[in-house]
Amino acid sequence: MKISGHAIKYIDRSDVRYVALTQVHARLAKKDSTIWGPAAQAEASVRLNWIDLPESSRDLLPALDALYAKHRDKGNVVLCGMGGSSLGPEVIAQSFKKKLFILDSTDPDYVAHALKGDLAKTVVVVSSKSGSTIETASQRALFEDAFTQAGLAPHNHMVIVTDPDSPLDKQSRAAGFTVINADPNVGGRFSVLSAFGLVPSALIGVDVSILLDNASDAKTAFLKDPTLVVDIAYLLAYHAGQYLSYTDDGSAMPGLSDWAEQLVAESTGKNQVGRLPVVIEKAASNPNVFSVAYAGSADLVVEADLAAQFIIWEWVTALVGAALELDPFNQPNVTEAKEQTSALLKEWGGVLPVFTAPHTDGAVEIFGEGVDLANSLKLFTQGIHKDGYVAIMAYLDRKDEARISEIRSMLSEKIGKPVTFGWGPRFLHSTGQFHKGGQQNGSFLQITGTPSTDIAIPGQIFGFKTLVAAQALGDGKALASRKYPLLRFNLTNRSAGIDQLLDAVKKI
Ligand SMILES: O=P(O)(O)OC[C@H]1O[C@H](O)[C@H](O)[C@@H](O)[C@@H]1O
Repeated sequence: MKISGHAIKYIDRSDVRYVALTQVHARLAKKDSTIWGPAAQAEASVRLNWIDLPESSRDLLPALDALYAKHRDKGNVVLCGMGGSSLGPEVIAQSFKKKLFILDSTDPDYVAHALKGDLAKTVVVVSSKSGSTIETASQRALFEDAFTQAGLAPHNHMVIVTDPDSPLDKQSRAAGFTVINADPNVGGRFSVLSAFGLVPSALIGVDVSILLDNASDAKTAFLKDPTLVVDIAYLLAYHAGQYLSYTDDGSAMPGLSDWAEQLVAESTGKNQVGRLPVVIEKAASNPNVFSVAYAGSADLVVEADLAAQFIIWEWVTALVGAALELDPFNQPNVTEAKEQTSALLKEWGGVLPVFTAPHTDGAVEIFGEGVDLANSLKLFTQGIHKDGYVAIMAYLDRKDEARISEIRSMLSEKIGKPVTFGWGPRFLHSTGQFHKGGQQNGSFLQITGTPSTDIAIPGQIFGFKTLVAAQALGDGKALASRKYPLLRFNLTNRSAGIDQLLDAVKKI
């Protein structure tokens, strides 16, 4: 592991704050749960086992070998899970160039892709620490039903990863499913080296023992030489401002920045003092944003292999939490959007209401200010806080409609401000916490779209089309309650709407 970059010169190891971070590092090595203050202690005391995972997860290896042997004839592996239960496996699969379909959405058009494979050759991993996440529960119900309809026994095709005694654990064990429990004293975003990261990885044929060895070696290295991690934490806490750009560019670890985004945004995005990762496609030099990369040139370049990156960033995040005097292990504002979604689902009684937009421009319905797309974007961009950012949240199909993500760099270039892009509802389990709990200077652009299909959720009165709409509008309500600038474009024809939107941003 090696650290370099333009900002290294700002590290002052004689600074009292650096010395204090070094002391926190030593306490972290002893799993001291008092580091983050009395209010955080109860949670921290049941959240620090990620420190041991590079070694303790070795106990899982025989079970993982058996699982791989049992399912090796099934070439199609699907992972249902949100946030910490899927971002880790996604980067592992992409870095090792293995096929893994990540179902982390409720958009019916995207969900439909997951069902396209040959079910007889499919194994589905259902991962949820809490066992009560609505997206994952809905996806699980869908697959259980699909296997049954296809004349296949669901328990031969589904593997459950969850905490011991979660509702999912109890239900699945009772129904005869294979359940692998994760260590309950590890939080979701710190869980990549636990069963959550390792079960799907093993099923797609990754040698997970190498991941654990690499993480363990990195940990040994920074325990011996604390500057390796304290330098990074010092820069993030005391040199960088609110925004950190992260890029995978040049690193051969595609998806690592999305994983880090959840870790950093959800851990620090509270008390209005957090650090917001802005995941960018290519290394860029914006003097106003502290840049992080894993190769090439940036303010901070952290060169290390994938599993080393995991433990390094987890460690650094825990240190930054101490420096910013916040609890890095909770996510107090994530539940707000969930509650608003549940309330809407109840209110709608299973039927998605028809919403009439005040103005429509071609395939784009405008829910917010503005009489047409150009006017609406103009008013929206005028309202951005001078030190603020824009969060674009697209509740669309991230496989077939990926080109909408180009809007991020286009808008950022036009307005000269940080712009984040998140797929809904997946970002709700990542930057969603920051939007509500971090610095109060965000402007929010939601993009929803009429799906080409609806898919029923077995056991529910609503389908995926209604669920994804309730998630978008529920989060919208949580944002609106804070009086943040909020605009929603609904694409009545997704393809035409995306063209129109990209075109309109080009013309700003
Ligand atoms: O694994 P689960 O319990 O289903 O949770 C999935 C995600 O849900 C919540 O939104 C948390 O804020 C995330 O940190 C977590 O990763």
